[in-house]
Formats: sequence, structure tokens, C-alpha cells
Amino acid sequence: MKIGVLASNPELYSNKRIMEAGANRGHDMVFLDIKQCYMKLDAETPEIHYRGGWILNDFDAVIPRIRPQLTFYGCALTRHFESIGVHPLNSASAISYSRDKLYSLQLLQRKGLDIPTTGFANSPMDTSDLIDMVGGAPLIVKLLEGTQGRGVVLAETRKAGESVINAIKSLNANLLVQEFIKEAQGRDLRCFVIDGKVIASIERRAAPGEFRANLHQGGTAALVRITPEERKLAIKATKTMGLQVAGVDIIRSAKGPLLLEINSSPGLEGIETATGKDIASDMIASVERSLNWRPKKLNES
Ligand SMILES: Nc1ncnc2c1ncn2[C@@H]1O[C@H](COP(=O)(O)OP(=O)(O)OP(=O)(O)O)[C@@H](O)[C@H]1O
Ligand SMILES: [Mg+2]
Ligand SMILES: [Mg+2]
Repeated sequence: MKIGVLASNPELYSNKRIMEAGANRGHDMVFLDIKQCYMKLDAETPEIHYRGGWILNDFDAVIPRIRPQLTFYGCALTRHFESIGVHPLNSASAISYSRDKLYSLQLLQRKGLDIPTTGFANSPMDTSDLIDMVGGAPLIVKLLEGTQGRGVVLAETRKAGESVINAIKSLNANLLVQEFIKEAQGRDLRCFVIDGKVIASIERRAAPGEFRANLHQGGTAALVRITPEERKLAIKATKTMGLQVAGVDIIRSAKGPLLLEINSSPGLEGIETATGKDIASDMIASVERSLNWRPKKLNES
């Protein structure tokens, strides 16, 4: 098959691995720089072009790996690939939902999935009650647009919480507040889900003196056995978001496992290195299943 990797940086570990895994399974892999693709909207002949005028309509599938800063354009492009009949590994709508932390938590909570108690408000007048809503200090404050742990703050005291919230609000950024799961001790779980199965899980441990377990914040990855309850939670969350591939973050609390967030372009380096699994190849296998593709036998032409 002809498969495009819709991304920005061909040198990223994850992108290189996906390209390599696809080629190993016999596919024609093409790296497509999102910013160099453009679209023609037209009832009869919708098209996608690449810088230089090359037409991309003959692809079988694309694997979107959209950077947070390119969510709007990347999702529009993925949607256009869908409309010309190219299969995406994660639909544009599921990716855009997953990029909105508040909206995802609302979807998950509506399905009865356990999440940390979370508050959201508009006016600084409500800050004090907002803090009470999540059980007072210490509490977590998150920018809605953050990734890789940037934009996640631990406010140890009520005063600190109020200052952080009001400072962020004065910059017109959106934030949510959340109960701090202290007993997790800077650890969380990352479950990699493909087609409704957890295919690999790691526990991430924050660096000393840090509460965020993100690998980008100096966290380390370790092998872990997840419980059946955690497995169910990860699978149900992925299904709720409508994602075919997802990295589901779960935190172990005294009340049981809680969903932190769902990533639609989960990184491969930490989890492949820690588990030794070829997850990139599992992603390509998912594309093959969706399109009913089977390798040609040698005596067929
Ligand atoms: N309510 C909480 N209580 C305790 N720790 C938390 C809480 N929320 C987040 N953390 C820690 O902070 C980390 C980053 O938080 P979160 O995953 O929400 O942010 P992110 O910036 O979106 O990261 P990602 O790169 O995974 O998208 C988590 O992995 C977890 O270790
Ligand atoms: Mg995130
Ligand atoms: Mg996270």
C-alpha cells in the first residue's frame, strides 16, 4: 500500500520508526510535511497537492502525527484525506476532540469513566470556590493547551493556587483546576491502545523533586503490569474518544485508577525502549486490518 506519514519532523524517533516499520511490512512509505500539503475543495474533483504540484490522491492511508501547534491545519488536512477516500489512522474529528482537555474530560465523565475532580471557570471572582470544589490545596492547575507536562503546575497552598489561577486568567489563557493525587507519588501509567487492545504499558516516574511523570520532564519509564480495571479504563476511554490509536494516561489514586488524559499521537520512544515491543509495526498492522490488506504471495503477480 501507499501510506503517508502526515507530520512535521522526519527526524523524530516516532516518525522514523513508523516509516521503517511500514517499509519492513512491504509498503510504500512517504513522509508528508503537513505544511507543504494544500487542498482543493470542489464537488467533482477534490484534491490534495504537495509543494511543487504533486497530487496526493492515490494514497491508501495516512498516519496523522500532528504537532499541537498544527492541530487546526493538520486536522483540516486529515479531514480532506478522508473526503477523498484515504483511510486515516485516527480520524480528524477524534484527533481534534482529544486536543481539547476540557472537552475530552467531559466526554469521558459522561460515559461514567473515573477522572480526578476537575473545575473550570471563567471569572476570577469564582477562584476561591473553584479551589474548594477540587478539595482545596494542594491542587493542580493546567493550561488547556499544554503538552509534555508544560503548563501543568502544582500549587502547594491556597494562596499560591489563587495567584497562579488569576495570573493565567489575566493572560486570557484557559485553565482547569484539578485535585492533586498525592498518593501517586509522581507516577502515572501510559497505556498504548490500538484497535481496542492495550498492546503495551509503562509506568512513568517523575524525576526527584518533580510531580510530573512526563518523559519530557525528566521522568523515567519502567515496565509495569496493569490491573484488569486499568485495562478496561484505557480501552473504554479510547473508544469514547473514537480513536484507533491512543496513549492513555492513568493515575493510581486511593480511589482507584483515574483517567488523566488521552493522546492521539502518542510517542513511541519511551514505550518501545522500555518494553522492547515493535509498536510502530502494530500501528501499520492496524492500517492493514482496516483496509483488508494481505501481503501478496510470491507466485502471485
Ligand atoms: N491531578 C493530578 N495529580 C497528580 N499528578 C498529576 C495530576 N495531573 C497531572 N499530573 C502529573 O503531571 C503530568 C502531566 O499532566 P498531563 O498529562 O495532564 O499534562 P500534559 O502536558 O498534557 O502531558 P502530555 O505530554 O502527556 O500530553 C502527568 O503525567 C502526571 O504525572
Ligand atoms: Mg496532553
Ligand atoms: Mg500527559
